[in-house]
Amino acid sequence: MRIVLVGPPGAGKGTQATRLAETLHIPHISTGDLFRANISQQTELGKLAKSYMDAGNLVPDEVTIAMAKDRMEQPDAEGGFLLDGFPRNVSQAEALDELLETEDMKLDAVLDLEAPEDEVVKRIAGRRVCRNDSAHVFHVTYTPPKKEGVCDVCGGELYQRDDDSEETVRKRLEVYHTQTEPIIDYYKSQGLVATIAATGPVDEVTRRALEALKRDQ
Ligand SMILES: Nc1ncnc2c1ncn2[C@@H]1O[C@H](COP(=O)(O)OP(=O)(O)O)[C@@H](O)[C@H]1O
Repeated sequence: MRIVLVGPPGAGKGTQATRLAETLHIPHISTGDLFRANISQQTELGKLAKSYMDAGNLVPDEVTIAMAKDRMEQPDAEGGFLLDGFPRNVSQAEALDELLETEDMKLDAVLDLEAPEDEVVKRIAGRRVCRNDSAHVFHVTYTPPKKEGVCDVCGGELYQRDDDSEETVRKRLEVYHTQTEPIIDYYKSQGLVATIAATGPVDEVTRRALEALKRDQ
């Protein structure tokens, strides 16, 4: 299956993507994680991406599309993939369509995770992520780790992402509304969108997403 996950920052894309990818046996491709890996390895791409990310803006299309394309062309993605954070505007969606067309492939579904704005701001403000693995995510009040600052899963150090400050979150939400939301209409016109309520227990959200994917088949 080839799936795209969209939704505002804090909707739980990363959490759900990890779970869905595992269940469906497809790689989870997160452009945010790919940029963060480049930042920690101090590559040229990482240096460029960081300045945009810290301000809550999108990294320019040219480098983002090239990076996503490169990842989708890896052998493990031949049979399908779950895209998390890509595409994030209409020109990226068009580039993805072109790429898929040249390979004679198409998307199976676009899952739109919906959560109220005040809820996503609260989730992000308290979010703490493990330095070893971005799939190990905690929240200082909702899902606190047993020991403050330490990952329950692997003992790694928990940190707050540079772009999770309240000011940057507001900017990311604005960018989401103006640049990313239009891709939902773009995909609606292709009949691909399933809207998933992203509130309530994490398991429940995963169940809703899997249900929606079954209906689409
Ligand atoms: N497809 C993309 N196009 C441009 N920038 C991106 C893209 N994916 C990720 N980024 C950059 O990485 C940042 C963090 O993205 P991500 O980890 O997906 O977090 P979230 O979905 O919580 O905002 C974005 O604010 C943006 O700067």
